[in-house]
Amino acid sequence: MTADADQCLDIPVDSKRKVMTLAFLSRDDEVLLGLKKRGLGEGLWNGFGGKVDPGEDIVDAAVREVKEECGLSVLPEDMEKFAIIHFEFVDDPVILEVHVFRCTKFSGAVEESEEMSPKWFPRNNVPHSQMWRDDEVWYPLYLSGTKFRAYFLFEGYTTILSYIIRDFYDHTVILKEQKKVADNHESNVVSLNSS
Ligand SMILES: Nc1nc2c([nH]c(=O)n2[C@H]2C[C@H](O)[C@@H](COP(=O)(O)OP(=O)(O)OP(=O)(O)O)O2)c(=O)[nH]1
Repeated sequence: MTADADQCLDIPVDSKRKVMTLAFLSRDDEVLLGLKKRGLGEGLWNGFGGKVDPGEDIVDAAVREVKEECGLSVLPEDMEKFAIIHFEFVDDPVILEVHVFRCTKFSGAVEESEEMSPKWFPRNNVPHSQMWRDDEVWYPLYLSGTKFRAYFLFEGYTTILSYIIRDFYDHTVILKEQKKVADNHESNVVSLNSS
């Protein structure tokens, strides 16, 4: 596993990266979210996505996950990447690398799947109290069309210890917060303190 130039943060080459996709489909002033019925993020509203299979192209994985989870078809060229977010969890060596896409062109009919129960929400009024905690921090950037790279350090699945969000292209810091430092935690990601 290598940390390539596409990433914002200095993930050590020997860290365990799990690459995932997440896609937000929108029409007019609405965004399609799914209520996760099982697995990571169960009970939360989210975009559609999941693990990239070994050897699979990331965009192809994003297209596949959208189809599997909500029934809609998206062409690969209509998947617009707007963020790469790294998630680290205290006491877990695995770093999730989530490639986040927006799409406004898609076809087919919305269908419930075994994994997700889809529903359209007003883009400006999504249910943040029933979403991942970090989404509230970066969702305004999605709304404003700002592309970014981010790193979040979680303790458990609901407490954010620190985060940094950088411009996707020039890596300047857009938002940064260190709420508290876990006594015994040494982050695997070394660039949090350098801005
Ligand atoms: N919005 C948001 N999404 C997140 C966060 N953390 C996180 O893993 N996700 C996304 C990435 C993936 O799209 C999804 C988790 O994928 P998953 O474990 O269900 O993957 P999968 O569908 O391949 O799993 P499976 O069917 O093989 O069980 O949640 C987060 O903090 N915020």
